Amino acid sequence: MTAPLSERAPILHMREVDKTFGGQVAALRRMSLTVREGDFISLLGPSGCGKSTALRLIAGLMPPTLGKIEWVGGQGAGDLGVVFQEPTLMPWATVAQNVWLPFRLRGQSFKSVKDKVFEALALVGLEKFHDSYPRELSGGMKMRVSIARALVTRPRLILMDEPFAALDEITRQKLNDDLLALRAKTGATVIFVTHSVFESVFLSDRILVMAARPGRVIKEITVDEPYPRGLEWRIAPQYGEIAREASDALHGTLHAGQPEMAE
Ligand SMILES: Nc1ncnc2c1ncn2[C@@H]1O[C@H](COP(=O)(O)OP(=O)(O)OP(=O)(O)O)[C@@H](O)[C@H]1O
Repeated sequence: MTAPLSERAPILHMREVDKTFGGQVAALRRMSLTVREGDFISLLGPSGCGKSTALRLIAGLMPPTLGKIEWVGGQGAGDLGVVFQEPTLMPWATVAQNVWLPFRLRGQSFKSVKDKVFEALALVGLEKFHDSYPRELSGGMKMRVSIARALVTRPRLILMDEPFAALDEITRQKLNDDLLALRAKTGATVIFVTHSVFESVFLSDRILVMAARPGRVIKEITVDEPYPRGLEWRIAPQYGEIAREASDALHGTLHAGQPEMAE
């Protein structure tokens, strides 16, 4: 069971973060967020509202223009796993070798971490495919490998950038179920980018609804539904109500404001 929101230890603070590109494009404006251990946070919004920019800032791939991103425990405490929309597997390497990659980059031999690699593969139900190559797998299976690779080092935070957007609806729902099961087993903390209202309500305990031009958070919705969640949650009246609330907020954003340049 995940602890109630207020009792979880913070791991990351974004404080009044702005990101402007080329002095002109206000990709993100005044974003503040505290990420706590065990959170499942969705960033929900239309194209161009700064969702990927927020992830790239958290990953330290670029600095904010204004504001601060602070890891509790200091910089260097930001141990991350990342899952992209494309599974980005190495085609010439087996499934197990792909999952080994984060360790390999740290100079750790396959033999020394083999148990961890197989444990991660078991978590996504792919132990039997450890010797297969990516071309032999379905789209959903490739995404599972990508998820196993992101969690194999048990990072403090997993960033997922529209991981299921390219999959068919049935595979997507199955992976949503599996992601929650996996999170229950590992206690992973996740920030999940999506365009899908339903996906965000199903998965998250917090949804940040974002708007574009300038990219910003316009509403935070707490999804006060305990985990585990399954089919009952998908058809619960409260699920529909929260989806409606998120849709209304999103709909408002699509009609709000004209393109804006940074000051
Ligand atoms: N490197 C960059 N240089 C200039 N502008 C950028 C750069 N990266 C992002 N932008 C702009 O910043 C804004 C936010 O982009 P971002 O990719 O974060 O949005 P998003 O919400 O993730 O969109 P999508 O859902 O389409 O992926 C957009 O207007 C985008 O064109």
